[in-house]
Amino acid sequence: MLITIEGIDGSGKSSLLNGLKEELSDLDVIYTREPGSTWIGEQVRRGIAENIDPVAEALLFCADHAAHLGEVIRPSLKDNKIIISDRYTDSRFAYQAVTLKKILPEPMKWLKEVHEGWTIKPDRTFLLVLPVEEALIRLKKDRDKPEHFECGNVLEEVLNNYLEIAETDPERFILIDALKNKEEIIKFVADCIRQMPHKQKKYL
Ligand SMILES: Nc1ncnc2c1ncn2[C@@H]1O[C@H](COP(=O)(O)OP(=O)(O)OP(=O)(O)O)[C@@H](O)[C@H]1O
Ligand SMILES: Cc1cn([C@H]2C[C@H](O)[C@@H](COP(=O)(O)O)O2)c(=O)[nH]c1=O
Repeated sequence: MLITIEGIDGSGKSSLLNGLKEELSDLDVIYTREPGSTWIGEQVRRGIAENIDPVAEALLFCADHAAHLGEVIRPSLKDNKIIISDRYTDSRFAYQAVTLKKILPEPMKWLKEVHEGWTIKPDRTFLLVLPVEEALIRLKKDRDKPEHFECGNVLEEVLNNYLEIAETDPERFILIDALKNKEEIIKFVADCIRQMPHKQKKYL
């Protein structure tokens, strides 16, 4: 079972993931993330830090996703594990549709085509919905954390993309009001995960 957690920078994804580790400690869960911790993930982070060309950056994120699928997602699904990923494909759709906007005529369409035929769709996605102004306040508090997008306008567009994506796939998405307190959010998501039917599926 593949579960993903999405949201704009500072929306509380890492906090939620850490809370789930405790709350679901009796379950055998694989926790993972994109960009990942492989050498490709390191190159993605380097690309972000050096503000590289948006197409190069998008393709690096895709390469990282391919490695993530090969090294973590597919083997874990074959073992019938529960996987929870901090960011996944929807991050590309939400963010790169903005960063590629001035380069490609239809970035969302391009991004979907690039993923077609090899990615694996999550069973459930929790989207943390937080107003951008609150996200920026939270991010400023974490001074040690260099952020990719400190510009509110970009995050505003990213958030809108997320909401549009969620609207097209209401069965997969669960929207969370990220203004609620951490403990309440963690408990809600943990309960949802416990209630999900965990059936054996066939994956490529
Ligand atoms: N529900 C919440 N209420 C108030 N503050 C929160 C909440 N969730 C997280 N925070 C705080 O907001 C900040 C950002 O949270 P966190 O690092 O979990 O977000 P994130 O989505 O993982 O960020 P990024 O995308 O930048 O990695 C942290 O200081 C965290 O303690
Ligand atoms: C997977 C992915 C991420 N991003 C962006 C989102 C963040 O600004 C950074 C790093 O992510 P983190 O969770 O804050 O560590 O990368 C992106 O633009 N596209 C993606 O596919």
